[in-house]
Amino acid sequence: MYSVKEAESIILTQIQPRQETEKVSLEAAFGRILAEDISSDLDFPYWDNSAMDGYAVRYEDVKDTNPENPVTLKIIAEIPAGKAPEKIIQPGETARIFTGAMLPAGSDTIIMQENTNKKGERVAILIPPEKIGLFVRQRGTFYQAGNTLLKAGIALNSPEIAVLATAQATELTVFSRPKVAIFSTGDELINPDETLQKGQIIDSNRYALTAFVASLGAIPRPLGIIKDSPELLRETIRKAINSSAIVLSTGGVSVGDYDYIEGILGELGGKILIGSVAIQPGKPLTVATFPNGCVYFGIPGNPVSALVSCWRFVQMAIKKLSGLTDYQNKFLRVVTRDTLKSQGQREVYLWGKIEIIEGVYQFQLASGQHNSANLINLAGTNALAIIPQGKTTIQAGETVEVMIVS
Ligand SMILES: Nc1nc2c(c(=O)[nH]1)N[C@H]1C(S)=C(S)[C@@H](COP(=O)(O)OP(=O)(O)OC[C@H]3O[C@@H](n4cnc5c(N)ncnc54)[C@H](O)[C@@H]3O)O[C@H]1N2
Ligand code: MOO
Ligand SMILES: [Mg+2]
Repeated sequence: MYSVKEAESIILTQIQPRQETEKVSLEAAFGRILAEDISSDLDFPYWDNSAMDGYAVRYEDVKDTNPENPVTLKIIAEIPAGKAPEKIIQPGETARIFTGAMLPAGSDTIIMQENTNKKGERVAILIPPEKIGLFVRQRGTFYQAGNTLLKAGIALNSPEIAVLATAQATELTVFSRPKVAIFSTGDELINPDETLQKGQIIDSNRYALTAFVASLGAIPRPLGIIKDSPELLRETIRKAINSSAIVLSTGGVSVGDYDYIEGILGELGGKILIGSVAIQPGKPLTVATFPNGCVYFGIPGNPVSALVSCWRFVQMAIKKLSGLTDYQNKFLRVVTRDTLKSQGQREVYLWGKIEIIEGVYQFQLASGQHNSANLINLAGTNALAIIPQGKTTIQAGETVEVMIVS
């Protein structure tokens, strides 16, 4: 049995960022992962421009002004944003200017209008600027043309989309979304719209995993419920590995008489890399690779075990495969409000919430039973508290490492 860290490392070694890319328009780029470095031919700001509504002046003209005996300047032009200045500011002159408007040649400093007094064609500068260049947004101070603006491997969210728009990057190369096949195994399973008969269980895993895969930007391919029949399982697995980069099945990976998955993976030419992991919940996780590069995750059937396996291991695999550079899970240390218990044999993941309480992040255990079959109190989970292998108690008030899930 592998430790959690060993399993993580085995899985990540198998996964390489995919090579397939596609072109998308800027409008369709939200949530995608950039597959090319982006640079621009434009400096940013594009040109020297004003950060205030006021007057464009020569610093030399106004540096010694004061309210009692103010310097007055002749207003020779008005420059709204979007208009190219036509005149050059000579000594003793100024231009009325507005926020975002291009600085006229000859001027070097902006006086905000609150510090002026306009009388007809002239304006009195009441307060001297603290320094030359005050309220001027100088060309190229935020970014210089030709440098890398955004690096391949980042996710495109609103800030990055804004940067791409300003760089006029209207068509982008992004990584193609990986396809992830998902199916549930078990004779006891029915669909949520079927009438429950004695002994049956409603298939929640397929829905949970489909949502999980979609939330990572990959393409879920739900293949339904497959009975505990070696023939049906073999057929489904064969199809899934030939048409998807990753396959997720739930159930059938423990030691029961109907747990066929590992055997079938072997029969189909899969190389079993992991048969179990010292994690609770999620011990019987089975991972195999196929000659075509497909990575198969045989995920335990218990609903909490299924999601914890996804959060701990599959999430990183999908992110890395999708081309994300930052694919690692996020951990932090916070104070726990509840005492956390473990048997000590496996690395234990307890579900709950981190919340900001009196300005500090704290972990609160989900109320109710912590049992890998209890998916009911999983709702609302945003973090898993981790009790290391060998440790049995973390007292309320102590710090605990948590993994962020979302
Ligand atoms: N003798 C042993 N028994 C078990 C062991 C063990 O080490 N020795 N491990 C236990 C652990 S830990 C887990 S986790 C489970 C894993 O079982 P399987 O992956 O083989 O899954 P199943 O046996 O098919 O089902 C387990 C459980 O989960 C329910 N289930 C299955 N699929 C779904 C689904 N799609 N939606 C909702 N619920 C599902 C299923 O009905 C069972 O109750 O094995 C332990 N046993
Ligand atoms: O590891 Mo199982 O996942 O404890 O229920
Ligand atoms: Mg079983």
